[in-house]
Parts: sequence; structure tokens; C-alpha cells
Amino acid sequence: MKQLGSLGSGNHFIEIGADESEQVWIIIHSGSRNIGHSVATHYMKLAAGGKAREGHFGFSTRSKEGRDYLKDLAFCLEFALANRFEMIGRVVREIQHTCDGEADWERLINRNHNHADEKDGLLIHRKGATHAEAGMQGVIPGNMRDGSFIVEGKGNKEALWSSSHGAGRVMGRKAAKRSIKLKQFVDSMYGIVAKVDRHTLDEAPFAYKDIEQVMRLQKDLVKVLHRVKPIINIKG
Ligand SMILES: Nc1nc2c(ncn2[C@@H]2O[C@H](COP(=O)(O)O)[C@@H](O)[C@H]2O)c(=O)[nH]1
Ligand SMILES: [Mn+2]
Repeated sequence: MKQLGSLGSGNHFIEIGADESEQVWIIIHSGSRNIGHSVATHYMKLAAGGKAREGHFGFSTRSKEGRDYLKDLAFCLEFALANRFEMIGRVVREIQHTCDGEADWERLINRNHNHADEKDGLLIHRKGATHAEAGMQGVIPGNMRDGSFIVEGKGNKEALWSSSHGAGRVMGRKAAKRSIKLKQFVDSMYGIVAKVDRHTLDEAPFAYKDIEQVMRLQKDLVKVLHRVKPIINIKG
């Protein structure tokens, strides 16, 4: 419970940005925090016979362990949403100190990244992917300079009713810190309020794939509704 309202580190972020018609969006990328990790570790060990080891292990969703796992997974997803609600509430309150207008909570879009969902009696595990059922709204973030896309799913069956959940990295963290120049990073972030220093070099836009291309490649999976460009970016 101590972690409720906490962002996490790495590429978790809070971003305030504006779309093509100057609508302001608050985008939060944060998950179930340590509880999700603990639940995953617990069940992976259990499936592997009580000891973490390499390989593919599992149990039937009809077994006691399987049913318990699905219950705990659902709890983690609820916790992740409560966590994001807490953070969005705080951001909205801060904005309202200085700006007029109300947050439109009806437009909240909540999509999970690493999770499993039931569909027609089967479980679809989305890792590096997000749910994109026909008409379902989603968010596909690119990087801290190019921002995010608000999308509507096309329900593509061949893609298991999914799309990418982001641009994805083009290089690892160590390689990014080694090869990206701080000046190049600073210049690229001109006009955006963000933590831009050697500690966040591994989160520089160049560490990620070109989001424009990623969006072009998944045009059969999602339709773009809005493009949100960052004004303020907060990294965990
Ligand atoms: N708009 C922003 N997008 C970002 C930022 N940092 C990373 N990203 C993108 O999000 C996904 C999330 O990936 P995950 O695997 O960690 O779930 C990542 O692939 C990037 O494309 C950011 O600061 N702003
Ligand atoms: Mn994620």
C-alpha cells in the first residue's frame, strides 16, 4: 500500500501534453509496482516446482494454482489502476492551482501492458502489446520528445486483437548511455520541460524506435485519433 501513488523508475513517466486541437492530456505509464513483480515471481517459482529456473513452466487455468494466479493477476491490474488514478488526481489538482477548467474523467483511457486477458475462452498474454479491440481506445507512447498517440483499435484478429504498446527500444540502456551525446539529447528536447541530463540519457528519444514508422506499420491494427506532443515530462 506504501507504493500507492508512486510512479516507479526507468521508462515509467507522467506526461502532460497537447493534441492537434490544443486539448491537454495527462498520460501516465506506470504499472502494479512491486506487487505485480512479486506475484509473477511467486507463480513462476511455483510452476517450476518451487525453485526459479530457466525453461517454460505453467499450470492449467482450471487447477487451484491457475485459478489463484488469475485472481491475483486481476488484483494487480486493479491496484495498477488505483495507482494511476491516485497520480492523475494529484496532477489534476496541481494543474487546477493555476489553470481554469475541469478534468474530463469520462475520457479516461485505461490500457494495460504486461497482462493476460480472456477472449472466447482463451487467455491472450500481451507483453509488448496492448488490447486493440474494434472501437476500443488506447494509448501508444513513443518517447519523451515525440509523445504519444491516442488510438482506436480495429479488432484485427490476425494480431490477436492487439497492437504495439509503444515504440520499443532500439538500443539497450548501457549502449544508449555510451553512444548518445548529452548535447544531442539536450538539443532534441528543446521546448519540453523534462529531466534531461546524463542520468536520463538512456531514455533519450534516440534510444527508441521511430514511433512514426511504428504507427505506419500497424495501420491495420489501430486508427490514430489524436497525436499528443509533450509539454512536461516526468520520468520515474
Ligand atoms: N510519450 C512517451 N513515451 C515513452 C517515454 N518513455 C518511453 N516511452 C515509450 O513507452 C513505451 C513503454 O514501453 P514498456 O515496454 O516499458 O512498457 C516504450 O516502448 C517507449 O516507446 C516517455 O517519456 N514519453
Ligand atoms: Mn509498460
